[in-house]
Amino acid sequence: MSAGNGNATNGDGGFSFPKGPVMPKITTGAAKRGNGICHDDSGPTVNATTIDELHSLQKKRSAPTTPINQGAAAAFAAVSEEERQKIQLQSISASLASLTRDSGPKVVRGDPAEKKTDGSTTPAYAHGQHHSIFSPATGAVSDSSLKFTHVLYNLSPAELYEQAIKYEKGSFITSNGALATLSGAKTGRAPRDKRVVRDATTEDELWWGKGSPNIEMDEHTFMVNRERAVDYLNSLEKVFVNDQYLNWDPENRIKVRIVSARAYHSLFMHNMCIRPTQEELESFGTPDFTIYNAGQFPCNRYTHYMTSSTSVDLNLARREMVILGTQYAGEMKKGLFSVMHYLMPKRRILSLHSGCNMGKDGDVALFFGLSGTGKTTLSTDHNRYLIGDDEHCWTETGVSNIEGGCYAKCVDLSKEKEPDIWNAIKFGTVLENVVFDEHTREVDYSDKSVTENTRAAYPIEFIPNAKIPCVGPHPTNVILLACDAFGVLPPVSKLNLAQTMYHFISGYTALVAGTEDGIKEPTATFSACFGAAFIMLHPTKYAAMLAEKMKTQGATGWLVNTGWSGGSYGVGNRIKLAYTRKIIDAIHSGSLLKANYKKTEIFGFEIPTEIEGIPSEILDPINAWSDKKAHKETLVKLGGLFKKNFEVFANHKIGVDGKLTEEILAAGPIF
Ligand SMILES: Nc1ncnc2c1ncn2[C@@H]1O[C@H](COP(=O)(O)OP(=O)(O)OP(=O)(O)O)[C@@H](O)[C@H]1O
Ligand SMILES: O=C([O-])CC(=O)C(=O)O
Ligand SMILES: [Ca+2]
Ligand SMILES: [Mn+2]
Repeated sequence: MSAGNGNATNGDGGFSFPKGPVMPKITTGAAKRGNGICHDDSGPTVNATTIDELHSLQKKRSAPTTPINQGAAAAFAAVSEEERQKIQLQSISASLASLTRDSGPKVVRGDPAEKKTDGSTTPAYAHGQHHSIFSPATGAVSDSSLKFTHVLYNLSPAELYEQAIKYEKGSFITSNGALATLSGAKTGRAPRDKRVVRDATTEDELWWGKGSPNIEMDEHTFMVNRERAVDYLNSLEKVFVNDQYLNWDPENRIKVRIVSARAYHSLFMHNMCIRPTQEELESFGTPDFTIYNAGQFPCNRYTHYMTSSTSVDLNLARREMVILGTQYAGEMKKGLFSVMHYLMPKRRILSLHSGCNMGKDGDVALFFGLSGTGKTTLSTDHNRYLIGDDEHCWTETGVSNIEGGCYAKCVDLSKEKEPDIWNAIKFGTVLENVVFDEHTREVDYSDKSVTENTRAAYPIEFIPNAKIPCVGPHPTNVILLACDAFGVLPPVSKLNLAQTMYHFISGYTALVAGTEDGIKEPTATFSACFGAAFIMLHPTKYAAMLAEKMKTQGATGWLVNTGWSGGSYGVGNRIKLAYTRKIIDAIHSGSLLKANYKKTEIFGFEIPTEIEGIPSEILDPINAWSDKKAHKETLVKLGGLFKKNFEVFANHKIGVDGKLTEEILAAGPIF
């Protein structure tokens, strides 16, 4: 109809409508065609006779697979699409098979709720063909073997959104397009519930005992928990399966499979691991490592070694991880990181809990630091290429990111201070445990009602200057980040190699304890290699590799305090992010290396006297403290905590060079 139709000249009672947007008009008899039936002739009609038929027109089949007529793909030409899917289902079925019964559920592809046009629902494999069903069952029939478990295999973000929103409480689309999810009772990792199988091999290879994150369990107990997880997953109508990669270095890439019960977990891993191309997926084969995430289901406390209802279990020999009793998604990402901390050093590759970026001229910087110290914030830099924000490898040829995504803290996130992270929160991003307006769905990043550890997980391509593939040459700068809530570490210090090793092994940060009334004292945390929760070997093994690499490459070490200045927490303030960025810029550009330096008392740091754009008085913490006596006392106190923490490393030799060991021991605080 023409735009002039909806006005007051149409004999409708003399109402006059304001000019502007035209009101939609209900068609009346005046628009009748010859047959007397009311028509809206604004467009052609659809080619369907029923609503189901109409719905079926909406979805066209996915572009299937590899172009069959090309080089390497020729080998697969012999395998039909049907055959290929059958092999894939067999592989998934093998993953899901019970190891104690010789029958399990029939594994079938597709959403059980998806009705075919004929109205049937089971089996819901793409075309409902029976031959696509694979069952490992050959022997006795059990109830479990009679049922179907539907596999939702490598779903797209859009499909996972729908699954989450339809079936998982607490899933919503926020106004920026992200998927808000709840992780349940656990909103952070549970390191005290992590167990590693101690067998004849790991007994000798891994770091056990005091200070080690590897709390032992035996093989049998692992199998009890594995069976518990597999039975739980098999009892469900459907499970999600992700087949993906870790590590952008093609020679050291690992194939991982994640079996989970929640769309949230599947989307999280879709974002965080490297996404295979359709072609890669076709030849994926058997995974190198499998996670069974049955996080909604608790472990059984009567089981040996279990001290709570949560258990995160790693079995390196079986190349499997089992998660019971926690839905916090970071557990999967960091569990795989632990695996890399075992596998990579065997290949003489150093695994690092660090962010990494690269300048236009190819200069690479690593950012080490414990949780919340700024790895993600500072590696995400609009003037540099992002290689990765959290987990890397350093090989003979350079660095590679282990992951395919970033996991940013979003408490108090602001568009002004962290624009790239802000803009990465859009369709496809998982937002964990954030609070939003019930109506507008606008996220309030300052609201910590659910947890302070709110997170956004997004694919690395969501950062505009991501370096794809995520690899780079050898690092020039190694930046150690500490959020010092005592406020006595200088905003930046230049470190010699021995000092870098001392601080790398110490792995210091200080956060402010809880939110309980009255507790305002900072607490020091020491976590070897800035990631003791994830390392598998003794810290000195990683430290020796880092020392060797930094020495060979002539990389410079820096210690950057992203925490307090002008006094401890409660008196001073957190160093402005803008200042920290200026410091980091000066490191990258090489200008800081040429600055004038002076040496500090006690820690013996080399600190610059001036940096452009930063008030000089904050560069030496003593100047920023009004209470000089309190400053000295706090400095001595922190020095003492460092010394005490380092005692356990005093008897360990670092690398082959006895001299370096002595230098490292001498590189700590002296008073
Ligand atoms: N001066 C500063 N430097 C760096 N970060 C700061 C500074 N002041 C405040 N922040 C805030 O501190 C937080 C740093 O968190 P970030 O996500 O970078 O931690 P992370 O080291 O990546 O930890 P994780 O390993 O847990 O992911 C951000 O919320 C950031 O906005
Ligand atoms: O693993 C997590 O939950 C978040 C993280 O990056 C860390 O704690 O280092
Ligand atoms: Ca991070
Ligand atoms: Mn981390």
